[in-house]
Amino acid sequence: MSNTIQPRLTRVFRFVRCSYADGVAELAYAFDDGEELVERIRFPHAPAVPAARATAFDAALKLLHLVAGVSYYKAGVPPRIELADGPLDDATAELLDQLYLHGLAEFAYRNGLDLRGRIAFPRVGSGTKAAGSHGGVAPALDLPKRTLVPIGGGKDSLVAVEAIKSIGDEATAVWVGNSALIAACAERTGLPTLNIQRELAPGLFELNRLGAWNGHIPVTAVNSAILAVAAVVYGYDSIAFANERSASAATLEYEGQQVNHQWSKSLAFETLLGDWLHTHVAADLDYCSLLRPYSELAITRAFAKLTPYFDVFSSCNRNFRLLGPKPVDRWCGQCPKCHFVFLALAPFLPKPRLLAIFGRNLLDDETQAAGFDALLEYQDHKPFECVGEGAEARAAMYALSQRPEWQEDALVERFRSEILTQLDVAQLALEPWLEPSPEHRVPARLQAALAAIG
Ligand SMILES: CC(=O)N[C@H]1[C@@H](OP(=O)(O)OP(=O)(O)OC[C@H]2O[C@@H](n3ccc(=O)[nH]c3=O)[C@H](O)[C@@H]2O)O[C@H](CO)[C@@H](O)[C@@H]1O[C@H](C)C(=O)N[C@@H](C)C(=O)N[C@@H](CCC(=O)O)C(=O)O
Ligand SMILES: Nc1ncnc2c1ncn2[C@@H]1O[C@H](COP(=O)(O)OP(=O)(O)OP(=O)(O)O)[C@@H](O)[C@H]1O
Repeated sequence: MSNTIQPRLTRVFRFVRCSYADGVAELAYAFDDGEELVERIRFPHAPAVPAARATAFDAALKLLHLVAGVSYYKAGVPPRIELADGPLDDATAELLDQLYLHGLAEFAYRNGLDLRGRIAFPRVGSGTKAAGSHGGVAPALDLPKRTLVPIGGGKDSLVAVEAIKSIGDEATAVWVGNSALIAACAERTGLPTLNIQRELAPGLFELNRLGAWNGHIPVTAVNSAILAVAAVVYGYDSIAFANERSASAATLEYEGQQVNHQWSKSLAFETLLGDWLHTHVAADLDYCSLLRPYSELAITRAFAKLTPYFDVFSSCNRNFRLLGPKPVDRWCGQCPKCHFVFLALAPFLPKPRLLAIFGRNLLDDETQAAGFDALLEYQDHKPFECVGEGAEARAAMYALSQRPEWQEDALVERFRSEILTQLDVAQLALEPWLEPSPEHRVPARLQAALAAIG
């Protein structure tokens, strides 16, 4: 990487090439005429791609190249995007335009940028068939009837795993990256495991040092695109994420634009990608979220029964940093995820059990008041993190405020005396949050698993 490049002054972001050999995908990008930034994804023990799946594989790999580019594009957000392979068909360009606009909305908001009108993937004329596009439904590949279940180290994916196990589906626990914590959770599931390695281009960190734009990226989209390639390579007909209903709710609205930290976990993204895979990769490759009908509270209620995972899981994202410090124990106890998971599990677990998981009582610590206020959307907006809606956090806090074992704790007592008086108690019931919604894209083969959650 040339050390003279000024990332924020670049004019063009180029998708240079992508290739695959011996289980390693190489995804290359560049700004202007600068050096290549090459990301590598390693698929362990990958079998040779059968000839019948070659076209599907090429389409999935090309999408991965386009999706993973978001980590690099964000460093400069130049006004032009160039594709080495020529323009995209409408559906692909639309998927990418939406992903870069909404998936980078938090990044843009926090950096004071407006990406509206700036992101335009080159596309062929409306209705025209681009090279490599089927223009309709992609052929079915007769993929084996088995499921890839991504594991993130937290409660959600473990609820999904147990639901899949309850219907006897053939499934593999899969994760991207080298987190030992996720590996321990995956082992504990008892399922076969698959660990895909992802190596960001080292040049990105140099660009960061040179003052590149930086911020949140839609990482679930990147993981999803990696798993679509994996499904074709290894032979799976379903990818079942564990993205909850609340992931579709915006974190905040700003100048008419919704900003959702979790956009690539939303139903909108799931629909775009699920449809795209059916039309461009394989009619029999399903991409869904098994937890889509459920609120965070319904999921924590289900997780509260999964005691074998209590000593291995963590939802604290500080564990998953590539660089920088990680918590000494599995829960930092300071971040919005720690706050939210503590609060959302509390109504469903005996108090000593919860305190044993976290090693402390976060609700009896006055220094954490601001963190819990943000979750409740009291004097602040919902944090930029994977946490439930303000209304469900308020319902959980209200439930605790009615229980003798919690009432005296500093932040519950503060809620009762300071915040509750400003709320309508009729809106604070826990039960409505435990009802599943009918909206989901779970394929027929896996629908019986939904019953195990609700
Ligand atoms: C672990 C984490 O939360 N990281 C976010 C954090 O990154 P930080 O700088 O503190 O450290 P690193 O994770 O070590 O990353 C170093 C730099 O690398 C770049 N980068 C990393 C991963 C990637 O996929 N692309 C990248 O470009 C980036 O320049 C980093 O500075 O803060 C960053 C800036 O806000 C975030 O981008 C990091 O988030 C990771 C991509 C990440 O994996 N985050 C997930 C835990 C996460 O946020 N999941 C969401 C899912 C939302 C979605 O729509 O997908 C969630 O759980 O809500
Ligand atoms: N490294 C990863 N590899 C593959 N999938 C991942 C990875 N990290 C997260 N995911 C998946 O992305 C989705 C969203 O992640 P999220 O962090 O919300 O879930 P979680 O870790 O299971 O639960 P929690 O909400 O408690 O953190 C889940 O389906 C999760 O399995």
